[in-house]
Amino acid sequence: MAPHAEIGNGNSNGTMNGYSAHGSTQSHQDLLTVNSPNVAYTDDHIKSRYVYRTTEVTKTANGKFTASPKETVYDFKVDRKVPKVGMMLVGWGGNNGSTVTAGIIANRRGLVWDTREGPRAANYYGSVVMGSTIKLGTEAKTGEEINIPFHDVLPMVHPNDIVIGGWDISGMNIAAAMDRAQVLEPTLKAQVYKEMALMKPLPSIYYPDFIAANQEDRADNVLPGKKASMAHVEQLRKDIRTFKEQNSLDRVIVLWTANTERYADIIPGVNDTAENLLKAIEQGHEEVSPSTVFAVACVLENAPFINGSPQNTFVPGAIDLAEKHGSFIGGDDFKSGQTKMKSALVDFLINAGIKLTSIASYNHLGNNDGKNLSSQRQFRSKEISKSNVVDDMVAANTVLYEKDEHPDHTVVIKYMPAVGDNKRALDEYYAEIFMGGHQTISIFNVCEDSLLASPLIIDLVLVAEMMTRIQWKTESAAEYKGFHSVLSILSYMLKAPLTPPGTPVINSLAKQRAALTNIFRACIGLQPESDMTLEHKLF
Ligand SMILES: NC(=O)c1ccc[n+]([C@@H]2O[C@H](COP(=O)([O-])OP(=O)(O)OC[C@H]3O[C@@H](n4cnc5c(N)ncnc54)[C@H](O)[C@@H]3O)[C@@H](O)[C@H]2O)c1
Ligand SMILES: O=P([O-])([O-])O[C@@H]1[C@@H](O)[C@H](O)[C@@H](O)[C@H](O)[C@@H]1O
Repeated sequence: MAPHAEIGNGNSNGTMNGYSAHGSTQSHQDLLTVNSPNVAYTDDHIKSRYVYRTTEVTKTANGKFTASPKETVYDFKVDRKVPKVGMMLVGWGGNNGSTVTAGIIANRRGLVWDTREGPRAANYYGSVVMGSTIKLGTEAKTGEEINIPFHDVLPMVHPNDIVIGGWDISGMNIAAAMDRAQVLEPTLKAQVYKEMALMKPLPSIYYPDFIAANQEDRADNVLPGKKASMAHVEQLRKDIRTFKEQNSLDRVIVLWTANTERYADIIPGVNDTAENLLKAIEQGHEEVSPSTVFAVACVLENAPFINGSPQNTFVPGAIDLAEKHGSFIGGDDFKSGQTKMKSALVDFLINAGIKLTSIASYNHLGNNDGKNLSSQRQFRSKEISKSNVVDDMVAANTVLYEKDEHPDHTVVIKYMPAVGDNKRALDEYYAEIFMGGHQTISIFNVCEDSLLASPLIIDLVLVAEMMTRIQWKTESAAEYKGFHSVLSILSYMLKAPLTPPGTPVINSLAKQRAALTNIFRACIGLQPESDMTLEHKLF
């Protein structure tokens, strides 16, 4: 076991010594070879030429539509070399941070632990990358549907190889934080405790006005200064560089899984442009949040930054800065349980022609997240992200809904310490059906919140890292370039998907997953799977 590297203890090098049996030099070609004149493999890259087919619609004056098929040819280039990746969590000592850390250690070591229901083995259930498959095609002779693990479509990092570090305003080591979280079985905790006790979060920035006052008693591991400063930006940048150097990493991804902050006011001249935001930080403007300071530090350090919470971290100035630096950002708010169910159910109901007229979403939970959300301003951030998730699906169905008509929708969150991390979500979906009838769907959904969110943290990091190794160009262009700085491809894992300015927000879970899988397919020259199965209909 490599000696524990001391960098303000913000790293787990002594315990998560990087590569394991999964040492990621496995050639992508060993798992899947695309046999096409439009796909070429070299030792370093997969290059593909992809015909992107869309339908351009024009609406005539008399309200009729003309649809014109359109083709755009893109060249994609994927770097096949799987890098050594570090994940730095902001809020590492929280329920999600400590749980995902224990989960990766348990998987890396192949742990099995005893429970009342018998032995349980480490797994990555709930991760779309590690736990799901995609339809590759049909078997040449039999026509049988062939599905492959999502992780095998492109040369992705294996989560077992991720080096973990991060920050927390609570100085508790990650093993003690795991105990505080009360998420995992004692028989599992006992097997990872020693390793995790060596992990100590780096001190972080703490601006009390942005999170609930009831969080103050945790804040014993903070950097000097209670409002934004360039000193904070530079310290966080230094932390990232040190973590990267100490662990010989090729790439660091930073992910916010710290408390939900209140929304920041968008103020012209303060956070509306990159230049103004940097100036506001220099001047210590009180409307710049810790999460935005982290975002700025990561953009300047070219470390992808993902926001797993609902606050508006990415003020216009932060997006502008990311675009100017070609750095990746993504968010907001993990879509883990109640809302994930909602985005699938609403998609089903409305696309079945059933007129959803009201959604009542109530939940109570007893973890520290719930405690923080018991404060109105922090709850408001969550209420927004949990409420807007149906907008696109409603707007798309002009048969059921008039313009600007939408279902009643209420979101309630209550803090009930007794239930801990095992959130109770109670939902009622009320809809109009044929000939004046009604359908009422009531759901009682116990979401073990951190066990649902942790695989999403892994997916967000793996996909964001993959996107740093994908470039594109049009057929005529000389140079390849990266995707837009705002990684809307991450939408499937998020409640309030951040998209490039002026582009639509898609919340439908099925569309989000299709976008993710089809972009990955395009990178190896494969068309989207249409599910038409004409081969089984036209004969
Ligand atoms: N299912 C889920 O758990 C889920 C789903 C969606 C979103 N989220 C969001 O994820 C976040 C984390 O959830 P959790 O259950 O782990 O919460 P948690 O309260 O257990 O953990 C948050 C951690 O962040 C730390 N923290 C607060 N401010 C910080 C700062 N400025 N810098 C560094 N650390 C800071 C806290 O000390 C705490 O350890 C919350 O914002 C929550 O709303 C969680
Ligand atoms: O993802 P989801 O289950 O819809 O939403 C969850 C909320 O129900 C819960 O109250 C909150 O504490 C979690 O952070 C998460 O946002």
